[in-house]
Amino acid sequence: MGAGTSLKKIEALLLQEALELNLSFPESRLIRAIKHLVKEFGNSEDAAVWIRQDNFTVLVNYLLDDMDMNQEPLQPRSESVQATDEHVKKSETEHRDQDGMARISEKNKNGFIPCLDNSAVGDPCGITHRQKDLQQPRQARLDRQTLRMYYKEKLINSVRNIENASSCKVNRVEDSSIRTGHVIPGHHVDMSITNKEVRGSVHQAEHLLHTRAKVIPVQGSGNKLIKDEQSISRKRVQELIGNANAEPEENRQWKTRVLESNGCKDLATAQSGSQSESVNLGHSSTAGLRRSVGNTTTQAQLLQIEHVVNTPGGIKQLSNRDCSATERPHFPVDSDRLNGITVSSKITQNMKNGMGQKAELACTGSLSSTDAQEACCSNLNENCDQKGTDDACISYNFKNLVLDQLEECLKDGNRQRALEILRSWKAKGLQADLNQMEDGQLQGKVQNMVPDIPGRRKGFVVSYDISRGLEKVPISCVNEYNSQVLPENFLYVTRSVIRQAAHVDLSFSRIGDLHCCCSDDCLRSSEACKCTDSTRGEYAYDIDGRLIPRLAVNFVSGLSTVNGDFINECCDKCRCSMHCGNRIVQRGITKKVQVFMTCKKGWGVRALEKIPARSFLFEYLGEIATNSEQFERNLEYVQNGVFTYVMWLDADHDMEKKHFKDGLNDNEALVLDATLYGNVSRFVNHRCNDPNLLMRPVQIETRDTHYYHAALFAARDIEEMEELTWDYGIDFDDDTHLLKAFKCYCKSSFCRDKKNRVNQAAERKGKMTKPSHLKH
Ligand SMILES: C[S@@+](CC[C@H](N)C(=O)[O-])C[C@H]1O[C@@H](n2cnc3c(N)ncnc32)[C@H](O)[C@@H]1O
Repeated sequence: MGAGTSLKKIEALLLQEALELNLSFPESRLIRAIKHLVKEFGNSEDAAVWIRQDNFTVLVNYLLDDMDMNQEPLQPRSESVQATDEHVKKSETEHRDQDGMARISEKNKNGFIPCLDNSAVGDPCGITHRQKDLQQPRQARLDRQTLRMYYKEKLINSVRNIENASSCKVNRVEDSSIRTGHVIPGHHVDMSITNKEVRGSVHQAEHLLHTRAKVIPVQGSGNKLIKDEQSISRKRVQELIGNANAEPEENRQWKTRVLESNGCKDLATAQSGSQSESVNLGHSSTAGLRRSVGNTTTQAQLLQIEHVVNTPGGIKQLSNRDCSATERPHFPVDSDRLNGITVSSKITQNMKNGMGQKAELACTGSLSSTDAQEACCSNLNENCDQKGTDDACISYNFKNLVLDQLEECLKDGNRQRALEILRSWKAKGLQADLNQMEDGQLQGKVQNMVPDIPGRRKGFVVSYDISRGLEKVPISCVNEYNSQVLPENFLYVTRSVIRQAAHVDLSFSRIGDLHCCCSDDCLRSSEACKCTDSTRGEYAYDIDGRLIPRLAVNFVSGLSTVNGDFINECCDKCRCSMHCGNRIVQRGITKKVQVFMTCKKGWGVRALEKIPARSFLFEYLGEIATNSEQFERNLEYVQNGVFTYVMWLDADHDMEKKHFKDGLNDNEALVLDATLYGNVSRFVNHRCNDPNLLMRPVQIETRDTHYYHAALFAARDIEEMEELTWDYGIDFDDDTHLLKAFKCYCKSSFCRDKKNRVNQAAERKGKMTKPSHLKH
């Protein structure tokens, strides 16, 4: 066997292993390591045997560990941090020499074993086993700093590749997104892949296909098309690797086009089946990257593939639309590509990589506030209340995650990986089970183990965007608690719906002369415009688009949550532009939030990013009805005994008194009912007195106080993963109300529900004490 061939074989093997572990990373470092390894063993067969065993995992863990532990925000390339292959080589040599440990040049069978920090990798087994097997183990200490810079460089380049891509928009690229080959849903990305990275590209391609994107390599690979999820088997990837390797070096340039889930594409000019159309598959239409497809069949194939996306409901035909920044994905995408990477998905990701420590960090270390820690804990763990302490809660979560991982491995028949997980997690409470499991009857044992945990977490993604693309940011919905999905009779809307008798006049005629004459942005004009009349001559929002502090006060005096000044936003009749700083609520949702299943309150909403105090979140939308109209409905709701989504607008007692001298009768007073029509706000749960959201009345189309937009703003800084709550203003002592108050589980120290106060005090005193590792 020629040296070249054997090397390729090892590389293929390596990639196959990587695929099995579902990992993606810049692999050239690994390839170099393998080259060293072949040198060490003197022949590729022995090297291959070595890789086949646990050592590959050890290498991967090392590399991932290095990348993950040193996560830093991606920065533009700086000359000082350029680490080239030469750097890495040099560094390795230096370190080996310094330590006097490994002499790679020696032709013996000692193998190339990177020195691993056992505590960081979490699985020392692989190393020790191999060390025993090899005659005389030696360790080569790699310079982590250099490696880190090297990988960072790689990531920055990948970002640049994506950003440089033709007319496509990439709104955010996480470093981990790149590592796992994931790009952002809702946009399409052209990725250019150099000849050097050709194997990596195939690898990445597989990941992208997993996330229901499609990849079409067009250069150097002729008509090799990866058609759909099914066809991209490992064998196929290997085949492609083989083909790529067989091609002359200069042809090894692939252009990979990723069509994201909404099928955005710049194929506007191409018609299926027609001849000689140009298909823009490159950075620019000029640099020879625009490929003319003369062959009808090939083009038809290309187009057909571009038009089709796999959805859970089957294959769907996509329209031939252009990609625009406002387009949202219509079809589900992979779970860890939800609005940013959530803490729980970070944990899952780390668990996948066998990085227990990192997973634990994601849960405990990355969240600073107690609320956020609690949120993370309770959101991930349905059983936390029963378990008693956060400690138990966390280990319970991890146990569940381990079991999830094991199940996955067993499903895939990846016994090797299952064993690995068990080994690396034996310190996390699986010791007893592990002792029984290493004897080969793994599958049955694991399955037996699963029911040992009552009601174990089975997280799943209910929807990747409950707004069906109507919102600017997708609103995902996850259930980590039970198997419930969203009610089918609820329709997501971005405007309230007016019911028959509710005479809400949204016409301009009633605005009178209250429109402004500012140009472009009112906030930047020298004088406050007419629209500030209702807010005492000052704009309600600051230059960052947040409520001014005076208006960001939570009015939960008595039972009215909406009080104080009405905010008048500029409207269509105003001269300013849509970018005007006095148009916040009308521009819609911009913050990333997620609907999730809580332990005891049904669905709730949580933040997926830090939200600064006074920022606008969303408005409460629903059917606008009169009090009389609503009465019948309320009777139904009472009968069904389900959640209620009714909010009183000017029917509110205090509002009535304040704005209408004679009060309003039931045929005039308005309510917002979000039972059948609503937006994400309908899932926001109640918290007595100290919620993190506050509501303000905002007028946009009409200055009539009869109807207003009930806008929710952050009452204080909100942490990532913290549940969003507002005070419904419920009087828990009022037994006369038709809609009976629910038993409150808000856990606020100021809970108004008497029944709960006693229990909660006891809970705070006893069970729910903070574990020491969470104390600052
Ligand atoms: C506007 S909905 C909120 C979303 C709701 N959890 C769901 O699953 O759709 C209001 C209902 O949620 C429940 N809820 C809200 N806050 C609660 C709390 N603090 N304690 C208990 N239940 C609550 C009550 O059943 C209430 O009627």
